[in-house]
Amino acid sequence: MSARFDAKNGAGPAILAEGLVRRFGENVAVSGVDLAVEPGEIYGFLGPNGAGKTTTVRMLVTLLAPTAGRASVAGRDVVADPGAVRLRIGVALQEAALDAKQTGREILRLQGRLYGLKRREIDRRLEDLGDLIDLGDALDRRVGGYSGGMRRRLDLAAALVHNPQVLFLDEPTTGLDPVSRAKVWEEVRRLNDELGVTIFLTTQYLEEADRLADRVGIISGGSIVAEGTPEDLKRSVGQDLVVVSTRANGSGGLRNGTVDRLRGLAGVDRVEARDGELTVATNDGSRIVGPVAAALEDSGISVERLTLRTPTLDDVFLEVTGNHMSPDEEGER
Ligand SMILES: Nc1ncnc2c1ncn2[C@@H]1O[C@H](COP(=O)(O)OP(=O)(O)OP(=O)(O)O)[C@@H](O)[C@H]1O
Repeated sequence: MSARFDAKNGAGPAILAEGLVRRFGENVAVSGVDLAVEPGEIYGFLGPNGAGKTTTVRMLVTLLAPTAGRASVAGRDVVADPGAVRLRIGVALQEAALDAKQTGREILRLQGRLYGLKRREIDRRLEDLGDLIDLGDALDRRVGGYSGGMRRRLDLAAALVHNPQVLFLDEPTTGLDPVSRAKVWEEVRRLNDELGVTIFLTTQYLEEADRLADRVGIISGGSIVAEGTPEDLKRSVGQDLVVVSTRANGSGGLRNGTVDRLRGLAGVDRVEARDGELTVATNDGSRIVGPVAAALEDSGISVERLTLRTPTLDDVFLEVTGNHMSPDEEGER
């Protein structure tokens, strides 16, 4: 047992997981996750579909028993003391189960009563959350007629009615239009800044993790493969990247000494070749672009596109897993 696990209530991390594992039959969905989220942090859990994000969250919010390992949230063990954990957390999962026949206000009041709040306290809280809910008159209409964005905002408000210490958001902006997405981001930041709520947020959007999270854990195949502040993670890949798409067929077509030649150029830190794409990491991109282009021409490599950019979290993902996070992310930003 770790010393951190014995931390008294209120001290220690807001979320702590040690060797958390969840199997479904033969399938290992989560294979040994360790993490510590400090009070007041926004922690971004970033990974592609099927990486194990939802399964991890379901264990942390006491909806699913771990196969092995342990976790505590707000100082309470999720297996030994699930009731105490539930009182202290708010949860907005991907599939919000909202009763279509109820109005938004009825749903929020019911939620408040489930947590033992008095009607007056609930109404005051709804007023505080007014900016977030931003539903206007629709708050008194049945949720059956709500748009996806409206449902998501209502669900977020429902997770906050009882003023939780730790808020879990599972892919809070998946499927939202850009305006609704920006609104959710703004609200998450405000909750964190003004109310000090610790936020654990899963996402498959690089930009979301980059812009919102104080710290990011990248999950792939059930385990965390990289963790740090977005800045540190990106800097670990390099200051600047020169990315070259070539007509060479597969990385085999790029061997012929090309990679070695690029590695030999002054100012080049690292060169990777994958599927006809070359990535050159350097501290001074503008100085290196010309020599890279010249070296490729000398090697008889036909260049389709050459881009100079700063690293993204997808470059971090590519570096640690060998794959892009999603094909759509290639070339994003
Ligand atoms: N109830 C279940 N029974 C069997 N396998 C499951 C179950 N829930 C999840 N899995 C499997 O566990 C793995 C991780 O799934 P999980 O939903 O945690 O990933 P995720 O990162 O949240 O992905 P998504 O973004 O699609 O929600 C997947 O291979 C998934 O098929």
